[in-house]
Amino acid sequence: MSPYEPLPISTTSKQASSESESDTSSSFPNHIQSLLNKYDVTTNGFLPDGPPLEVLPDEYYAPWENLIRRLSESLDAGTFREEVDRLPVLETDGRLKTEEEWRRAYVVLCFFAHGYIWGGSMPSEVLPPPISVPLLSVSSHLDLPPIATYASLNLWNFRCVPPPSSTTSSLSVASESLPPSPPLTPASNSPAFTSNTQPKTNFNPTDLSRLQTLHTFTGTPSESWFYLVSVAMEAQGAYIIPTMLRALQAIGLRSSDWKETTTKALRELITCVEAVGELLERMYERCEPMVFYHQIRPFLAGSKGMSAVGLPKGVFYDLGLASTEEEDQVVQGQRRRGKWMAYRGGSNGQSSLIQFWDLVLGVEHVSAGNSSPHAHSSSPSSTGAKDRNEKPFHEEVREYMPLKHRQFLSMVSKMGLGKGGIRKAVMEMVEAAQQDGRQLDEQEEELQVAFTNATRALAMFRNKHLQIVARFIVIPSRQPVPEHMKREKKGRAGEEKKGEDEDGEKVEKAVNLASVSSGLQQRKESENDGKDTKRW
Ligand code: HEM
Repeated sequence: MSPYEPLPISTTSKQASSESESDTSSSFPNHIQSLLNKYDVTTNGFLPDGPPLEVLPDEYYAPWENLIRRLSESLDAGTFREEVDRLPVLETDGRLKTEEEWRRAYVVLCFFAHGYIWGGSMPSEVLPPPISVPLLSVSSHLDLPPIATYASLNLWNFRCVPPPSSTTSSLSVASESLPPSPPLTPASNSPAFTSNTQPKTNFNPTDLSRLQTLHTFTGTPSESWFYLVSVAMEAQGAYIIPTMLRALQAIGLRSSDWKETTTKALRELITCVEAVGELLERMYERCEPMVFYHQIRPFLAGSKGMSAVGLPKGVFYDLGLASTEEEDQVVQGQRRRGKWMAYRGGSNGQSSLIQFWDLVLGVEHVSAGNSSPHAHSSSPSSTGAKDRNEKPFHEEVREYMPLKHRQFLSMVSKMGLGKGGIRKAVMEMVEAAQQDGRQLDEQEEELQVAFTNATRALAMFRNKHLQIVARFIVIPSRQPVPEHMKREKKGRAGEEKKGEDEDGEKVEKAVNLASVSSGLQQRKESENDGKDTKRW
């Protein structure tokens, strides 16, 4: 089924009532479950349903696995580029067997790519064949851009260690040194999923104390924590997905209990957003702002809009010496095959969960993205040039999400009454009452209040995020670089090349986008009477 294939929402009332009858059980309707399966939405939401592969099983990939294991050491020693240059150009087609293996290859190669581009005193504008050739193949297979994404850094880059009681003594020590686990949350208790694939034993990614990253650039606890907080957030948000789909479906079907179902779902959503927000705030526990700003963030940078640091055309994905006249380009004095490409860097803004919430509630990011004078984004392109028809931020970053998740969001945006999510249904309900010249009845009022509260919960979540942006980007950007973080000879590219103006502009852009996205503007207006649903 294509993502655009209509869902069974525009059914007849007969179908609708039989649907609502089947909803009386505590499990989700089969077709909601099959949709989740179809779009790779697991018991852990947009995370895989089991642990990501840690090593490619085929010995053939030992050169990659040996290097990725020593990534931060090699970057620190300033030898990473030489080591990559000595790697063989490994095949992917016919060698990588399962989707897990393709994903593992993508994770490894994205770390290699950013390590190579940014792991030197100057950025490298060329990605050599040992990275480019397999990376282009793997990203084409997965339909992801050949650059670090939320998928490579977060979704597929973690392991879950057993709980302390079942660990060996060394693991126990590691766990004990971690902060206490959050209380059990609905995600881990919910009977919501009836997936064919049961959660793997000991696999509970909501528990931050049991999560570890597979790879980091810097080897710092701050970098691990930065990725793992998102992993836990994604897992924590998982249980709400089928609940909200059911509400949208009830709306689309005009089922007799749609108001009640939607009210209940919204109340659960509020609890979920708050729980995920609590995890977000745990970022402060183990991620140090100065380490984030000066050591981690430079490695996450993309290749788009990077003229000031020496990447005016983005990065050249070098496929080897040119064999024919037509295919070649002169790069660094040699005729090479390949392509210049420019992409955004890795960002949690690529999270499908947060966009799912937006779509369900019908939150519109009216002025984010390209109407903003600070936005520099465009869709993934093969040049570093700015595109006049730039997409809004939230639309653009979807292209950096795994294909099925992208398709899932597209499908969700068509559920309910179509674009506008629950907001549209609530607005229509209010308008219908007005046209009838009557007050909302008790059930309708409950729905309206639940909706307003849910949008507030989401605005508060974004407010927390905005505070994080201030603490981790705005404040460090205005403070002197600590002596021990100043770049040594091997250094990291990018940081010192930026003029102050450019850095200021980037910060302003980030804050602007975050502010706009936070929905604060809308909230201010909607708080006029506390019941204005129009802005949402
Ligand atoms: C140190 C922690 C963090 C910092 C400094 C930070 C910074 C930023 C910045 C600068 C943006 C603007 C767009 C961009 O550059 O991509 C952004 C957007 C975004 N970030 Fe974060 N972020 C952090 C953690 C997180 C976490 C853990 C999540 C959870 C998934 C998250 C979710 C988002 C989302 C969804 C957006 C898109 C805008 C929106 O929809 O509100 N961020 N972040």
